[in-house]
Amino acid sequence: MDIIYLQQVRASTVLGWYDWERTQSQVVELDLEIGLPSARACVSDHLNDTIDYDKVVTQIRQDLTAKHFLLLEALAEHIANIVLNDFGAPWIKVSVTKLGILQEVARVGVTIERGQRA
Ligand SMILES: Nc1nc2c(c(=O)[nH]1)N=C([C@H](O)[C@@H](O)CO)CN2
Repeated sequence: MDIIYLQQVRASTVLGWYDWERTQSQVVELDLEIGLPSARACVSDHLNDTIDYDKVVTQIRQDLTAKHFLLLEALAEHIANIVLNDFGAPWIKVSVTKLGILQEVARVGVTIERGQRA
C-alpha cells in the first residue's frame, strides 16, 4: 500500500479532561500516515488519482476549530473518521500530541490505527 505522510501538522482545538483546559483552544500536533486506495497517481501523474493532502489538512484544521474533545483518543478517532470517510482512505495511522501540557514532559500523545492496511 502506498502512503501519504504528514508530520507535525499544527491545529487548534479545545481539548482536555479538566475544566481549565476547556476555557480556550490549544495547539496540538498531528502526524498522519494515510493509506492510498490505489497507486494510480504514480502512473497518471494526476492529482485526481490520489488523496490531496492539502485538502486533508485544510478540512481537519477547519473541523477542529469548531469542535471540542475531552480526550486525545477521541480527537484521534475523529480525525481518522474524517480521512477514512471523506477522503476514501482504506487505512490511517493518526498520532495526536499535546505540547508542554505536563511538567517536565515535552510531548505526550496517542497513536491509533484504523481501517485495513493492505
Ligand atoms: N489517556 C489519556 N490520559 C489523559 C488525557 C487524555 O487525553 N488521554 N488527558 C488528560 C488531561 O487532559 C491532561 O492533558 C492534563 O492533565 C490527562 N490524562
